[in-house]
Amino acid sequence: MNIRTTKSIVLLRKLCLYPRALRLNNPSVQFISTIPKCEQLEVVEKDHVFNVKLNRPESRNAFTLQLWKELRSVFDHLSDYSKCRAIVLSGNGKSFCAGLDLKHGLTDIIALLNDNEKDTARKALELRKFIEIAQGSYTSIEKCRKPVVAAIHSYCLGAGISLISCCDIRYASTDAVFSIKEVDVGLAADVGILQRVQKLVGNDSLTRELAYTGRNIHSLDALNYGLVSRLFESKDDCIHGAMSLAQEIASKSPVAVQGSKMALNYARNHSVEDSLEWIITWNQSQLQTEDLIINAMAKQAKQLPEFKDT
Ligand SMILES: CC/C=C\C=C\CC(=O)SCCNC(=O)CCNC(=O)[C@H](O)C(C)(C)COP(=O)(O)OP(=O)(O)OC[C@H]1O[C@@H](n2cnc3c(N)ncnc32)[C@H](O)[C@@H]1OP(=O)(O)O
Repeated sequence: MNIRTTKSIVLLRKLCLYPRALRLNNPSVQFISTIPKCEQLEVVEKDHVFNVKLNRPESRNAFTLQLWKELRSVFDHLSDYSKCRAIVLSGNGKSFCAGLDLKHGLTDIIALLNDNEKDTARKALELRKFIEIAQGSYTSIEKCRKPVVAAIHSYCLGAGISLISCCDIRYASTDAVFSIKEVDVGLAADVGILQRVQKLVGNDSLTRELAYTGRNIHSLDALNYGLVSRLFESKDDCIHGAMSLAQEIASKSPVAVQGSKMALNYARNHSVEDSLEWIITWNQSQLQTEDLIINAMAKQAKQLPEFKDT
């Protein structure tokens, strides 16, 4: 064993023995606690719950390339950040999300299509990268290990529906209006609505009707359709309701909650047989958690259980 390897082992041992609080203050591992810097998102924390807010109110939170990239970096971070146990996704300003930014988003695409330096194949590859970034951004919400509750108010259009389709739970205020609007812009939706929505709501016929017409769906219809699971009188009530739900989720065993999300995600796209096999493999390790004992002891003592972060 050379000197460098010995040094690395000593360093590793020190890191493992280091108290966690100290590790968080150590600049070399500080990334664990730092939310990525964002201009088009605002992120606030309260008691293990993170509220991620779309923050382009002057454009009704329409999506730009930058917003897609910021969303991805925040959700990738929160997925791994042990202090985070549940997330609320909401929108600042008058509307939750007006879909693709028709000024900046579209002008970028049009500039690319008009670029005479590039042949058709190269333009297609550039467009492919663009769509992949948008898809990957939303998929990071679905893959995030922590449950995400969307709190939707006013307009939620086009890419906004792709966004909420990746969330675990959707709440809305009674003023909410939804539309699979892509058909009115002249494109087949490509960032998740058509792949996810009918699986969420279990109504293929109505999904097709809405996708082919771009018709508005008002909050009560969205509730009946199964797109949202609860309605609130106002935006503030909706965010409050979503935060309370997230806080309730955050009080449960993180091992149990995260395992449940992973299992439900897997089951949506696999057979019952495969999914049962999957949960055996998952739980053969996760059933060894101390959270089972903590829960049982708290019940016996008639106290609320307190769980460690994951
Ligand atoms: C690779 C492709 C990936 C994804 C593709 C997704 C496709 C889609 O998302 S399709 C949906 C596209 N979105 C729309 O068609 C919505 C357009 N906006 C509206 O219809 C309305 O603005 C509204 C959302 C119904 C809100 O109305 P209101 O509250 O009355 O506000 P306005 O005065 O209309 O708007 C205020 C301000 O915001 C700007 N804005 C609104 N939406 C967008 C948008 N999608 N893109 C860019 N900017 C938007 C609007 O222009 C106003 O700006 P001012 O500078 O103040 O004029």
